Amino acid sequence: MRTAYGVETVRAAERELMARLPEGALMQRAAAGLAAACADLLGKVYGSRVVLLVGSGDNGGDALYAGARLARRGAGVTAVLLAPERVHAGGLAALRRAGGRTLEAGSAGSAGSAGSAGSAGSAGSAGSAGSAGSAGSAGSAGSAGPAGSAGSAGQPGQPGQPEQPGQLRQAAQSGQAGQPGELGKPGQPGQPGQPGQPGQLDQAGQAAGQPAPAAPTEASTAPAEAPAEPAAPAEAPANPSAPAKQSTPAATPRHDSAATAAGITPTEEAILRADLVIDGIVGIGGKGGLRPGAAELAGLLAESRVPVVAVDLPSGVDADSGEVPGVAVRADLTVTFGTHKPGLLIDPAREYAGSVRLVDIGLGVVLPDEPELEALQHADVARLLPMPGAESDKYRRGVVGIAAGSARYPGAAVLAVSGALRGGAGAVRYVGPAGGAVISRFPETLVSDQGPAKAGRVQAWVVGPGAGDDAGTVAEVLEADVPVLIDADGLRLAERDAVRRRDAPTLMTPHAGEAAALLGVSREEVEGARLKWARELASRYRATVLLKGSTTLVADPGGTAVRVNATGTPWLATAGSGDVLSGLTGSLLAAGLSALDAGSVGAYLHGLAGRFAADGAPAGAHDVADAIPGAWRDVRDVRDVRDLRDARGVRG
Ligand SMILES: NC(=O)C1=CN([C@@H]2O[C@H](COP(=O)(O)OP(=O)(O)OC[C@H]3O[C@@H](n4cnc5c(N)ncnc54)[C@H](OP(=O)(O)O)[C@@H]3O)[C@@H](O)[C@H]2O)[C@@H](O)CC1
Ligand SMILES: [K+]
Repeated sequence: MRTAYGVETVRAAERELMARLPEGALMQRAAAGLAAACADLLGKVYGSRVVLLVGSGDNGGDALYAGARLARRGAGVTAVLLAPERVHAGGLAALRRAGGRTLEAGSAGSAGSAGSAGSAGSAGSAGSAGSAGSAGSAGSAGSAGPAGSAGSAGQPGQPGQPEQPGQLRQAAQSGQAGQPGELGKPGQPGQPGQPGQPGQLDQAGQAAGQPAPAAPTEASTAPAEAPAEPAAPAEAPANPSAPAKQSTPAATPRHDSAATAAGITPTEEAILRADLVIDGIVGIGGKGGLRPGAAELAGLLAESRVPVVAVDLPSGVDADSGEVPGVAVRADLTVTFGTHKPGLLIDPAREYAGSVRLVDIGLGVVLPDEPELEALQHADVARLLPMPGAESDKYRRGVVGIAAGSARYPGAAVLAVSGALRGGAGAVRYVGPAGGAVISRFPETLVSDQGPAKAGRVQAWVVGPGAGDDAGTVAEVLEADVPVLIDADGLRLAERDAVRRRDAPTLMTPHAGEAAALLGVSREEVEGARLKWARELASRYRATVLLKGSTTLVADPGGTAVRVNATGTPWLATAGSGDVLSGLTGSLLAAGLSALDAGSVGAYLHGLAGRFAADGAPAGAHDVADAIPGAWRDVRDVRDVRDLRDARGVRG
């Protein structure tokens, strides 16, 4: 199970843990994990160019300490300080000791002052880096590394270097063909889904619901306790590719560079030439969308297409809700500390995070048992799948009733039944006017043209897909003393009070548009704040709500942990796909799962089936239904391995 905790909970846990540890230990653990993730992404640290965007809080501190670690491994590191007077002092000192340089972001947006601000900024840091003691390499090579890359206007380019994407990038390159690292090359600027990036494996694993692979790696790379930040070793020049003729940045007037002549500020220049940008503008302390200076940098990042690693969260997204209230950084990889935050798992913020890598900083021991958000993984789903025992018959396995379809929409009935037959119930009973269509496609269905009350025993009902205006059937189903799933037209036709007074569980499965109509708000509002509205709908109807979307949420009434499902694929946005989900999930209800479990397992299998059915090409809803058994097998394979390990007494 992947879990996420909100900001207040994280802060309380951090306070408790910090009280037991030496000062700064948590930040060092975070920075070590962050640096390791960046190193993985870079492939080759030595000689790479890394830019840190540093805000005034501890998020910036993480970036600075990680930058120091990368600088000590030979990267040329430039820190762009958004609020130099409030920057994390320890982190800044560590970076300078390691030979990193600094720029003031204030000059980023004002090209006019670029020359002086740039040279002042880099001169200042070069001075301190040089004075840090490791004169030979840290002082000159260390700071000359990044400055050399920024100031190497006359440096011969690499023949055959393809053009950089984006106008700004081209402008930056105009004075120097440069040596963008592999990640900065067009076509492979660290976009999610590109091969060869470590985050991607996580993303794939996440998509398929595999357990997060990253934590142990970082745990092992993180030093046990707050390590010292030694000065850059004399034998480790920060940028071996900087030509010998390069002087310190102070001696290289920035306004002489062709890039500056092209109207580019030192900050822009550094970013556009970077192999990697680390976004330490703001983390869990963020409020609202990014402020103007930071927002400009976010825009520049998007335009530059330089790979971006976000520290803890992409700056500008809301950690608790997944909302993106204004401008935010779009990251290729987010390295988050201690626990996932809800915003990393819920759209729209999730999209800004790229792949997510969790760094274990020891928070687990002090976090409460109940998270704010849970995401099932293969093994969790495998444990919840209803499996027939030796003594099972069709009634013991559960009978699901499908009250769906109409003369106008017979297909909805067929598709709901197709999902229900793959959901684990022992039998599917169909009630409604589309019996002929259903039986001709699925002869195993028990068909009745009587109303739901007279259809015979069922353990759960699905009502609503393709129901048209048949409010009577919806009302009749809601009177039944068994779990009921309400979908599609049924959502519009169900009386709120009739739902609220039910004793047996009710599961409502709207998409954002349907939820918006029930809540009296716009679809955009629901899509922008999915967690809030899923909870609100659950509370208003006193029902479990499965809010469909790119990240499907399942919320019980009463404010307990919400489940999020991320197995879905945009290919699932196809007519009839929701009907399959309702049948599948209703079948899981009939087989005895709670509304929360049925909803989250149904969404998980449906998403996986959608991926299998589409496999990169369009697929119809019936293809998704046909792929459900494959999704079960895929999930159960994991359990089989676990069973084997359990049998052998292997832990973990
Ligand atoms: N605690 C720990 O043990 C550990 C914490 N860790 C790290 O600390 C991070 C939390 O640090 P934090 O609390 O200092 O807050 P942080 O996210 O840096 O932001 C505060 C600053 O941002 C500013 N700001 C606010 N909104 C803004 C906006 N919209 N646009 C622009 N700026 C905005 C705000 O400005 P102000 O409102 O004060 O003017 C303030 O200066 C956490 O995410 C993790 O990375 C790890 O090291 C692990 C151990
Ligand atoms: K950040």
